[in-house]
Amino acid sequence: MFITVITVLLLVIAGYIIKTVTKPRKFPPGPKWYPFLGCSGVVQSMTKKHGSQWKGLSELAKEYSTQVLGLKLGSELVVVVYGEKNIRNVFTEPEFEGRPNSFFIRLRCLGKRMGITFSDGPLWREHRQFTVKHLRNIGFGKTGMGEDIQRELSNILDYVEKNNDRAINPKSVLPAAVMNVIWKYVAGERIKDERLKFLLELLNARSKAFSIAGGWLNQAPWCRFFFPELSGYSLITKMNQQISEVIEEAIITHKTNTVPGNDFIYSFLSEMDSNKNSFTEEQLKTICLDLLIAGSQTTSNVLEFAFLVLVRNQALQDKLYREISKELGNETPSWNDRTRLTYTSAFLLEVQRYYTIVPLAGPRRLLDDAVIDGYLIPKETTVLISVGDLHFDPEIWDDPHEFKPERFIDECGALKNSEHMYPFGLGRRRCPGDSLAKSFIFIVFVGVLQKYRIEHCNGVLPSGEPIIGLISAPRPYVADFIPRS
Ligand code: HEM
Repeated sequence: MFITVITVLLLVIAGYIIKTVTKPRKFPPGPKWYPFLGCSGVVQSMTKKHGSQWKGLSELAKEYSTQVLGLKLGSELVVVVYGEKNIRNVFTEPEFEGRPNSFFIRLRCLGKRMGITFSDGPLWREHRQFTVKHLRNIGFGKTGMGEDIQRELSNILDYVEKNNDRAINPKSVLPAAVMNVIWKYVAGERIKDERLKFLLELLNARSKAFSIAGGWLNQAPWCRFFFPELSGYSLITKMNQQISEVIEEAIITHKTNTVPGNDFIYSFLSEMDSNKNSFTEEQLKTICLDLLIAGSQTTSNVLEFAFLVLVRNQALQDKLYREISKELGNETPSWNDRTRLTYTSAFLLEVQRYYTIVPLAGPRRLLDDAVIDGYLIPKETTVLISVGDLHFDPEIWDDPHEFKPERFIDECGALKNSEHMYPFGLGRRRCPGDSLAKSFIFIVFVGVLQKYRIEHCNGVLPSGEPIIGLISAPRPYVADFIPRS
């Protein structure tokens, strides 16, 4: 009897193990799967070898000569898509609109899957629509937003003027400026300086510490009990607590009507009063969190890369300055000036191609079985979208590894917006903050260059190699800002 029980048990375990290492029919090619870990080991070692998860996966896709890479990370099926046709398909088809329901994501959303960025289905549709509509109603994405950005530009210029006797790290001023513009629409005011500084430090540490799939914390959530620091658990909980405090304070001041004007929190609270089920304070908090996390570092990193390119290439800086001073003189830049500043606009597009801020977009969760490039992908699979590789595809871009703003200018000297660029994604989950990001980048870049020449200091040329975590960032650098006479 005992032997029979043991034999049955062993057979069940063996059956289970065989099932976990067997790939589904017509699943995309990729590394071999091992019990419990899938191919996490290979992915981790490729990430280490190539410096980022995006590059590591890209090398694996080349090794298997595939445009759809099939993986299993722990118990999670993951595919990574490459090539414009597949990428457009995933961005736009409704079955790819889901978001994974993983431990890492619930943790990021203050415990439950809520907000916009990581929810899906009816909750996501209702709240994304509500947020986009109400932000627009209070001027987000409209002409008035340019004035808010110009005010931040003026703060940035004040900061540079006060500190330009020493080298400046652009990170010490840009992310806070973006956050202030976002927060003005969300909560009608600026975030207190000390609080903002601490928040930005945590956000920065977070984006360096995690890969898009959430790393060990996602694949083995129990590791947080043994390695709270190493797994990043302490970092995320500290960040959640800080951001929650900022948002809670704002909600309280809005409930007592002590903030003047109209803003997103007021719109949301008034919707809560009309007793709509999904309009809760927790949901409001998570949407505020989404906007702050998704908007601040992405936008400021583009600018930090843009200034870095200038520090490394003075001839290019001269060319840009000549265009700006000829077309604008001392006029404060506005978003409408982009058509006059063709070379500058082409330069900023090239920065966004060459240093793709979100090289692996997603993650998406497949809501139904689907076919990509002839492979069968089961429902619930996590899908990552390699926008970074598309931005370097030699079939689309001449000399993709060269930095060439000219690729965005046509034979008649007009700006050629490339339809092959997807820095903000595409389809119904496309970035809702692109209008703020684009105007902020343009206005601040032109406004700073108009007044300062940016040079490397102490004979040290900063590295042009990005650090790629959740998003791409330049290696920390400082530069001299020399006033133009
Ligand atoms: C250069 C700056 C930015 C870049 C490169 C960027 C990039 C992206 C990308 C690629 C996505 C789509 C992800 C997907 O398809 O799954 C996205 C989504 C999102 N972005 Fe941005 N973004 C930027 C700035 C902003 C700003 C300024 C805000 C807000 C004020 C913002 C808020 C969001 C939100 C809330 C989502 C989630 C949308 C959804 O899931 O429905 N982003 N962003």
